[in-house]
Amino acid sequence: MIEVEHLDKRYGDSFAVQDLNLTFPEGQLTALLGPSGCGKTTTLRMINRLIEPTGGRILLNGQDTRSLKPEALRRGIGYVIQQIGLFPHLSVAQNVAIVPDLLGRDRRATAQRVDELLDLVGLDPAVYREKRPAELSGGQAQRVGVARALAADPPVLLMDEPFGALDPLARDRLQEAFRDIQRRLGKTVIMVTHDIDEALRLGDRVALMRAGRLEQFGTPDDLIHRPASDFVRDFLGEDATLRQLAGRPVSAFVRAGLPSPGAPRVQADLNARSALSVMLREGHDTLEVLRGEQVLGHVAWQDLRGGSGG
Ligand SMILES: Nc1ncnc2c1ncn2[C@@H]1O[C@H](COP(=O)(O)OP(=O)(O)OP(=O)(O)O)[C@@H](O)[C@H]1O
Repeated sequence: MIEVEHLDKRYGDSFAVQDLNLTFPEGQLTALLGPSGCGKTTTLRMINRLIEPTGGRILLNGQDTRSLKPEALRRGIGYVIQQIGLFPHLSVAQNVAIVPDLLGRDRRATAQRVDELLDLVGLDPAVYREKRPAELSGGQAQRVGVARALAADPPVLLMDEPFGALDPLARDRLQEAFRDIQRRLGKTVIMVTHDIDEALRLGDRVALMRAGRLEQFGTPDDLIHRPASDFVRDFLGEDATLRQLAGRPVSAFVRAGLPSPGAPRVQADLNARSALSVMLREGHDTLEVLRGEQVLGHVAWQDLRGGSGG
């Protein structure tokens, strides 16, 4: 469990984070959400002491993090950032194994764990183990980054916009895969995002920040249905329909029959909001929806904009 008490970070006269009080529950994913510059990244980086607080304290399982050596602290806390910084001259397997190797873990056990982790993030070890980072797509590299962060088996994982650089389809898939992994492994995850849908979809809890302070902390349901302030309502409520679409598969909107000629094809489990993005990007007002190879039917723009979906 991570507890943040009266946490401040001041730069000159201005506060990047001000009197933040928050408990990140164990084994859950908490999304740190808020507009640009509200202090999300600063908060995250104070937890692993990449940034030292000006005031207040952070407790990791009851222990003040200032009493731990930063290096020792960071070994127990995985860290995933958008530009994941894989070492270009090392293979995928070597990149994933960096921390276990550093810790002097048994080589054979590590090799086996690397394969398990690659499998877990959806990369076939036989295919990807020996590849170099330059041979990977952005999404694959992000997956390797997640596997690397999990390799040392840290109980806590800090993630800063980990899926930010991906296109909507790859992002959806990796988000789902990650959510699954997090639930299965029971990691405590703190994820910075400015993407409302990502926070609502992945977060067990959402901490919404504004100008360095905590505006609301609660479940996604709390924030949507019981907003603590007008700011929360406005921040989440710009387009309730889109928000709702993000949580539903496009298959919920399928009609029988043919789409317009040349319509892009999407898989049934794609979320409806991403389906809408595909329409916008490709300039089509219908999509053909498939499950595997099987055509289920089509969805039309008006159906998605209605947002009700059965
Ligand atoms: N090294 C620094 N020196 C001075 N001001 C800083 C420094 N780092 C951050 N800040 C300021 O602190 C505030 C919070 O920054 P932070 O990076 O935590 O925001 P954020 O919520 O993560 O934003 P974004 O979503 O844009 O990444 C911002 O106003 C920023 O300008």
